Amino acid sequence: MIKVAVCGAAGRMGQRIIVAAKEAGCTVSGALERPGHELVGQDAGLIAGCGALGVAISDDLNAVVEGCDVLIDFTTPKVSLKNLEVCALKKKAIVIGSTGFTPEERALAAELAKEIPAVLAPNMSVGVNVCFKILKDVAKTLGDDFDVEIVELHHNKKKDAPSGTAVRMGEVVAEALGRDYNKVANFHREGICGERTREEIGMQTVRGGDIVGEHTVYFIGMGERIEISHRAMTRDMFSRGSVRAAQWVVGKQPGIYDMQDVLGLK
Ligand SMILES: NC(=O)C1=CN([C@@H]2O[C@H](COP(=O)(O)OP(=O)(O)OC[C@H]3O[C@@H](n4cnc5c(N)ncnc54)[C@H](O)[C@@H]3O)[C@@H](O)[C@H]2O)C=CC1
Ligand SMILES: O=C(O)C1=N[C@H](C(=O)O)C[C@H](O)C1
Repeated sequence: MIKVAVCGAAGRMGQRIIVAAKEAGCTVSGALERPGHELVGQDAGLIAGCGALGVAISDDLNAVVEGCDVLIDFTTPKVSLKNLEVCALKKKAIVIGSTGFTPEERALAAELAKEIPAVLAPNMSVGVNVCFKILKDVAKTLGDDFDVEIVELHHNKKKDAPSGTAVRMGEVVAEALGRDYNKVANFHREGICGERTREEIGMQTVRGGDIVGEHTVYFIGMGERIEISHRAMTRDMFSRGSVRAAQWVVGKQPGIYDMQDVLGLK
C-alpha cells in the first residue's frame, strides 16, 4: 500500500484527490497547505468529506514529504517547482497536475526530475489523453488545408489561461503539422487584425461560473469542419487519474513522465 501525500489539500482538486486516494486503498500519509491557510491543523479527511483520516493538514513541506512515497501536487507552478526540489532532495516520487508553467519552468522541472521519477501532466483524465492521441492523427491526415482553432471553457476561479490542456492540444497539433507552437499560437484578435494566416493556431479562452473544463479543437476546411471535443462533468476523473499516476510512478526510473506514459498511450 503506497503512502500518498497531497499538496493543495484544501483546494478544489486536493480535496477530491484525498477522497480518490482513500477509495483506491492508498494510505493518505500527509496533506499540505500554504502557511497561514485557515484549515491548517484540521483533519484532511473531514475537510475532503470522506470521514476522519487522522491526518492533520500541515504547512510543513519537509515533514510531509519525508513521510510519503509520493507527493501529489495540484497548486501553482512556483509551488510545484519548490515541491519538486524537496522531493528530489529526499528521493521521493511526485505527480504534478498544476498548469500555467512557462517554457523555462518546464525546463527546470525536467532538470529537477533527473533525480526522481515525476509525472507532470496538464490533464489526468483518460478522455483528454485519448484526445491528444487522436489529435495527432487527425492533424497529420488533414495537413495544412484545414485551419486549426482551439477553444477552452473553465470556471471563474481558474487563474491561468489558456488552460494547460489547451496548450498541450496546441503543441500536439503544431508538432504534427511541423510547426512551432510558440511561434504559431495566436491568443488575441481585435480590431483590424488582418486575415488569418494559414499557419496560426487560434487559442480562445472562456471563463464563467462553475464549468469544470471543456476543450474543443476545430479543424476548419472549405465547406466542412471537424470538431474534437472533451467535456469534464466532474473533477473525479482528474483526481482518480492522479492517484493512478501516483501508483504507477513509485519505483520508476528517474525522469519526467506524462499521463500518456501512465496510460500506455505512447
Ligand atoms: N492536471 C489536471 O488534470 C488538472 C489540473 N488542474 C490544475 O491544478 C491546479 C489547482 O487547481 P484547483 O484545485 O482548482 O485550485 P485551488 O485554488 O482550488 O487549489 C489550490 C490549493 O493550493 C493551495 N496552495 C497554494 N500555495 C500552497 C503552498 N505553498 N503549499 C501548499 N498548498 C498551497 C491553495 O491554498 C489551494 O487550496 C491548477 O493549476 C489547475 O489548473 C486542475 C484540474 C485538473
Ligand atoms: O483549473 C482547472 O480547473 C483545470 N485545469 C486543467 C488545465 O488547465 O488544463 C485541466 C482541467 O481542464 C481543469
